[in-house]
Amino acid sequence: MLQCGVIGATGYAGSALVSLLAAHPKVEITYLASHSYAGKRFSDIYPSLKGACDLVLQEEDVQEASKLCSVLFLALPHGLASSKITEEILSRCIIIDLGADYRLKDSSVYESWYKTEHGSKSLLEQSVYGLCELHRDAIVNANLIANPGCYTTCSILTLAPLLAEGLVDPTSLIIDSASGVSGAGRSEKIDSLFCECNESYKAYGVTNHRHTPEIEQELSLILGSDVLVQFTPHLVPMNRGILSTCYANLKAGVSEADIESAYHKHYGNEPCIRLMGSSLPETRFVRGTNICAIGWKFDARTRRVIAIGSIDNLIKGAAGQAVQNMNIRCNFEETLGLPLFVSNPL
Ligand SMILES: NC(=O)C1=CN([C@@H]2O[C@H](COP(=O)(O)OP(=O)(O)OC[C@H]3O[C@@H](n4cnc5c(N)ncnc54)[C@H](OP(=O)(O)O)[C@@H]3O)[C@@H](O)[C@H]2O)C=CC1
Ligand SMILES: CC(=O)N[C@@H](CCC(=O)OP(=O)(O)O)C(=O)O
Repeated sequence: MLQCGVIGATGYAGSALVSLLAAHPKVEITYLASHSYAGKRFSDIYPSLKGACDLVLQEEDVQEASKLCSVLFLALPHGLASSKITEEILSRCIIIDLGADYRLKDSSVYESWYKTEHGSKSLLEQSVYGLCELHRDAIVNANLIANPGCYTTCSILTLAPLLAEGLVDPTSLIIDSASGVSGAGRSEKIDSLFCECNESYKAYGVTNHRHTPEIEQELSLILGSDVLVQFTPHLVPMNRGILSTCYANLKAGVSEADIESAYHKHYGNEPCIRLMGSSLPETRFVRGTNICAIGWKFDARTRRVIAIGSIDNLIKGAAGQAVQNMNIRCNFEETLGLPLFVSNPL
């Protein structure tokens, strides 16, 4: 059995990860750490997982954890992981970081968007951006995997085939994304309180959301030159789920069939992508699953494609993708232990 640990196990992303790892047939959870609940059992904090994981939560000690685990997941607020990971830790343990610290390859871009210093710039060179469908070949050999953000996973996967096949004008990309409230994490935040977000829908982070440079980094790699996107996130009063609506101007001569064949060429064999064509995805279709569902419409009148992607922010957007990365890295079947269908279609 592969010995795994989670630091930040009591957060929304960490707890989703514990739930997946506890049911994974090749994994034994040997270490869980919490900032506020050390000494309590995990199932005291998440009683719904009583019997599935009753391990006692430890005071966080990444050095010690890396001696006990072959794979260590970090699910901490951004800025913390980069001050804790060292070459020495990476020499004995695979790190999968669910936060943002190792996602942006240029530390000055990280520091300007996150307004904090990066704690281990020298490790950025060896980190691999863990968007499984795009970087599988690099993930297989990586000891430091930067799990992507939730909005970014959904937006990049939705737009990638259109750019890769040169079907759209890369200066025309607009992404409107909406997330459930768990995307903001479990720590007390006024915007996440029931009375502040229920019965309401709002845009936030307009022109300055931290996922913008992450989306641009990856789409630029695909295109082979710099891409700028207009990314606007929105908060929806639901627990979980993301829907990204992506608009792009079509290049001259591009047909509806070209779009369809681009998606099938890139994703036809992807186990965690569900192509829906013109029957568009909804968040409830992917709730609890590691699937990114993608649909699209060709608008002949405006000469635009509107591509719509949906994921569960806590699964394909965080914990599920982290397990998918572990599966790839450890040569397990890629979807082992990952839900691919909703448990209740209603
Ligand atoms: N929520 C989501 O949909 C997604 C989240 N992520 C990323 O995953 C990471 C965790 O997010 P999420 O689970 O939402 O956040 P939460 O706020 O729900 O959880 C944060 C976790 O980090 C611990 N923690 C908080 N402050 C500190 C600290 N100063 N030192 C050590 N540990 C600390 C908390 O411990 P304790 O509970 O004991 O206080 C908790 O376990 C973030 O980087 C986030 O950006 C990525 C994709 C999606
Ligand atoms: C609804 C909500 O607040 N969502 C979070 C995104 C969560 C996430 O995936 O962000 P990182 O992993 O990059 O921190 C936000 O907008 O900050």
